[in-house]
Amino acid sequence: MKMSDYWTTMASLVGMLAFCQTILQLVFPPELRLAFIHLLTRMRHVFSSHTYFDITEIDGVNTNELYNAVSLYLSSSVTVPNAVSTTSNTRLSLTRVPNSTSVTFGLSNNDRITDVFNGVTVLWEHVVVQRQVQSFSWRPMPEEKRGFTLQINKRDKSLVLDSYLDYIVSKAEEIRRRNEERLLYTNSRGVSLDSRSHPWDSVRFKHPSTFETLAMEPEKKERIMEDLREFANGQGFYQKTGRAWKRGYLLYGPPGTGKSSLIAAMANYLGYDIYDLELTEVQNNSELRKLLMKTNSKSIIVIEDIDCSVSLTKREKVVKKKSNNNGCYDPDLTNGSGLMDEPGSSVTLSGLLNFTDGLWSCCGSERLFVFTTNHIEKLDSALLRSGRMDMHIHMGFCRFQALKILLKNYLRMEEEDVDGVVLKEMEECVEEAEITPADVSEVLIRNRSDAEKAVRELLCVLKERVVRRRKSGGVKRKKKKEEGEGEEEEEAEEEQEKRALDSPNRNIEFFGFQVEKDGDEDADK
Ligand SMILES: Nc1ncnc2c1ncn2[C@@H]1O[C@H](COP(=O)(O)OP(=O)(O)OP(=O)(O)O)[C@@H](O)[C@H]1O
Ligand SMILES: [Mg+2]
Repeated sequence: MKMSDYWTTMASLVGMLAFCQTILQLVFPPELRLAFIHLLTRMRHVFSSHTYFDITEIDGVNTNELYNAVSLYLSSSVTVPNAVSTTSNTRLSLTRVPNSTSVTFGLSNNDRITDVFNGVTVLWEHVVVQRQVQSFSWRPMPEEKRGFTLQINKRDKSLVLDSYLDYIVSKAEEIRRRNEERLLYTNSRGVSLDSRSHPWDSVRFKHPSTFETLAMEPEKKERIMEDLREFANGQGFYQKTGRAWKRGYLLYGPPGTGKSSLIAAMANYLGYDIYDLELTEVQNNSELRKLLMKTNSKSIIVIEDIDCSVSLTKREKVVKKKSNNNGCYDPDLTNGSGLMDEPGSSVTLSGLLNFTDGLWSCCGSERLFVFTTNHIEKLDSALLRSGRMDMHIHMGFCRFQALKILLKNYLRMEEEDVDGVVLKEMEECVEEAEITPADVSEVLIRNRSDAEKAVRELLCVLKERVVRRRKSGGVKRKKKKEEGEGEEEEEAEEEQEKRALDSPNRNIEFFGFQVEKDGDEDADK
C-alpha cells in the first residue's frame, strides 16, 4: 500500500470513530455511553498522528489549577483582536469573576479553538459531559465533568510540554492580576501585631489614574514605564546579580503636580496592591519591621510626605547636640548604623533605612518603595543616596505637553481641535505661569460642558499668572539666571535638586539626566 493511501485510510478510520462517538452520545444510556466513548477515544488516539492531553477541572478531589489557567489563558486569546488564536465559528461564553470589573470570554461547551505557540499550531477543545449520578459522596461533585483536551502533533509533543504549559500558567497569573481589583492597605495605631493578626486594613482600590491620563512629558513617562516593566520582568536579573528584588522611587515636587496620581498609575500599570504606610501611626522601629513583614509581594509600599516626619529631618540637629557630648560615639544613638537618631522618637531614620534597605526588606520580593515629598531639600542625605531610592522623579509645574494631555482628558480635545492661535499662546505662557496640573484640571473641570469656553478661560488664567509673576519679580530672577548671577539659588527645581546633588554617592539617577556628586554638569542642561 502506498504511503498516501495508508494516511487516507487512517484519516477515514479516525473520522469514522469520531462519527461513532457522536452517534453513541445520542443513542445509549450515559454509563454505557461513557465506557464506549472512553474506548473509542483511546482507539482514535492510537491511530492518530496527534497526541492528546486531558486537563480536567477536578483532579481526584482537588481543583486542577491548570484547568483554571488554561481557561483564563484561552479567554485572553479570544479577547485580544490580534491574538494568534482563531475564533471563527466559535461560540463564546461570557463570565465575570468575583472582584473583577471586566467580562471575560471563554469557550462554550464542546467548542474548539486553535492557538499558535512558537510556530506550532495546537487545538484546544472544551469537553463537557454529564457526570454519573452518585449515590453517596463525601464531597459533592458538580453535575458536569469539564475538561480541556489539548491536541498537538506528535512530533511537537516535547516542545509543547517543555514550555507551552509553563507559558500558559504565567500568562494566566498575569491576566488574573490584571482582572482583579487592586487593594489599598493602610495601617492604624494600636493594631495588634502578633504573628496571626493582620496589621493592615484594606479596601478596594479603584483609582482611575493611568499612564495615559497622567499629564507628564511623554519621554519621562515612557522612561518610568520602561523602568517599571524592567523591574517587573527582572526576576532573573535580580537573582543573578544577588540583589533583593525591590526598587525605590522618590517623587518630589510641589503639591498638585501628580505624585499620588503617579503612584496610582504605577499600581494600575503593574497590577500591584498599595500599602499606604502612615508613619506617624507607627510607634517604633520594631513595629515598622513587623508591618513590613506582613506585606505581600507584588506591591507598592508608599510613604507620603516623608519630610513631615520630624525625626527624619532633624538628624543634623541631633548630631550637633550629641557631638557636644564630648564627641563620643554612642552606639545606642546610632542604632548600629552609624546614623544618629533622635532619642525617644517613634520611628527613626535608621529604622526607616533598615525598612527599605536592611535584611528585613528582603523578606518578600517584587516590591516597590515609593516616598513622596514636597520638600526634597529637607530630606536627610542618607535617604537620597543611590541604592536607597533608585530613582528620583521630579513632578514639576505643567508644561505644554502635559497641558495637551489634560485637554484631551477633560475636554476630549486633540491638539488640532484647539484654535491654532490660542494653542500657540498657551505654549508661550504655560511654563512661565508656573501652574500645577491640579490647577489646570480645576479650570477644565469647571467648564467641561463647554470646551471652547474652558480653553479660553484656561488661557486667561495662564496669562493672569504670568502677569502676576512678572510683577512679583519672577522675570527679574529669570533674567539674572540667564546672566549667570545666583544661578543655583533661583530656580525652585534646582534648589530642590541641589540637596540631592550634595548626596555623598555619585551617579544618582534623576529623570532626564545623570548627576555626579561633585556637581558636574548634567547632560540635560
Ligand atoms: N500630572 C498630573 N496628571 C494628571 N492629573 C493630575 C496631575 N497632577 C495633578 N493632577 C490632578 O490633580 C489632583 C491632585 O493631584 P495629586 O494628588 O496626584 O497631586 P500630589 O502631587 O500628590 O499633591 P500633594 O503633594 O498635595 O499630595 C488629582 O486628582 C489629579 O486629578
Ligand atoms: Mg499626594
